[in-house]
Amino acid sequence: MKIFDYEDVQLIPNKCIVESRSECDTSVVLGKHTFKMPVVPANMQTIVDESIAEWLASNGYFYIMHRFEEDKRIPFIKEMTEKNLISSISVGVKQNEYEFVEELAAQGLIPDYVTIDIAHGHSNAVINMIQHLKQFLPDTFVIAGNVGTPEAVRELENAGADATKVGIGPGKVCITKIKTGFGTGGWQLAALRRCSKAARKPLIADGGIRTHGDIAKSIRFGATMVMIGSLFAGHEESPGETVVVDGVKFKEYFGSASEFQKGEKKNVEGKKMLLPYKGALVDTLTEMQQDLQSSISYAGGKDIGAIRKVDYVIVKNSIFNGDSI
Ligand SMILES: NC(=O)C1=CN([C@@H]2O[C@H](COP(=O)(O)OP(=O)(O)OC[C@H]3O[C@@H](n4cnc5c(N)ncnc54)[C@H](OP(=O)(O)O)[C@@H]3O)[C@@H](O)[C@H]2O)C=CC1
Ligand SMILES: Nc1nc2c(ncn2[C@@H]2O[C@H](COP(=O)(O)O)[C@@H](O)[C@H]2O)c(=O)[nH]1
Repeated sequence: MKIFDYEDVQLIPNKCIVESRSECDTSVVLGKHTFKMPVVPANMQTIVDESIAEWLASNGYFYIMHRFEEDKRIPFIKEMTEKNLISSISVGVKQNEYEFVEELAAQGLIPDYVTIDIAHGHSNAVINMIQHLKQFLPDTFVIAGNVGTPEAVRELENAGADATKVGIGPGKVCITKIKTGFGTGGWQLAALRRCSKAARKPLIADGGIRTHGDIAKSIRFGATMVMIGSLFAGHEESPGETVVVDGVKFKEYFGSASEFQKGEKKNVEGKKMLLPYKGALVDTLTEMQQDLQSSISYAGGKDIGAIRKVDYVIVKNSIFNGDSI
């Protein structure tokens, strides 16, 4: 098995066929909808809230609302539906979540996307929830995760998942790898490649994206969509608290399995960190899209599909040539 991660790989350019990078189309189809970019901010409480979700949906981006304020989900779906915007929420797997799904069906509230957001997605808990969602909300696109193996991808797809999210432990605020010894941290890109060999439905690569070039690499190794936390944290709009240290502005970013999220020190697998203030979210999204257009041009194509076919080399940690990210 070839093992590598984002910083170990460089994609090999092909002859350019566009006159300007602006000709390159970064759009992607997931389920019944087309989105501007194959990128989705992580469904975490310091990354997305209702107003960011609404802005993203209004501007053609995919989003997944987090599941940590359970009572807000029904009003949120109603509001998005009234505004004719895509509704995309998260659920867990505890008993109350089964009742929540039944309540949505009873009220005729059909989210466009539901993501099952669990640390260890290769489990009967997730398989049962996929089946429950498909029974009560058959028109909803179900994303299930997280997993790190081809066996898990196959099993969740067979249970009815429409897409699978890959990534156990590569996240910036993740301590799963340290606390448990398990995961895809350090080899997320290779794990994605292994999973893509088994997948018959879209994969979402989740965690470990540190540069915009990592998005193109994820697509090359099998992702349809890329979930990103840390690069989206720290913006003006980000829900994390603003903290000023020695006159310099920072924003909080914490893990969904951190003590800060859970409110207790039990099965903690996440930490909190401060990230430098980054300004407006729209500026990051614009730069990300321009960089992805550039990636497409280097791939020798006009759309995302071109990136999937490029050759690559493994350069073992040398791409930064001594520079830091
Ligand atoms: N992508 C990643 O690498 C990771 C992401 N996370 C994020 O943290 C949040 C909390 O996740 P999670 O703890 O799953 O959610 P929950 O706290 O909602 O737990 C879901 C259920 O699964 C059980 N459970 C959780 N982990 C395991 C496990 N390893 N083995 C068996 N049962 C388990 C829990 O029981 P009990 O608590 O009693 O065990 C609970 O019944 C999510 O948002 C998740 O995405 C967390 C860790 C890794
Ligand atoms: N092990 C943990 N993983 C977590 C936790 N909270 C979120 N996550 C995962 O990280 C990604 C974001 O990664 P990033 O590298 O882009 O910052 C997120 O989508 C989750 O899958 C956690 O507490 N522990």
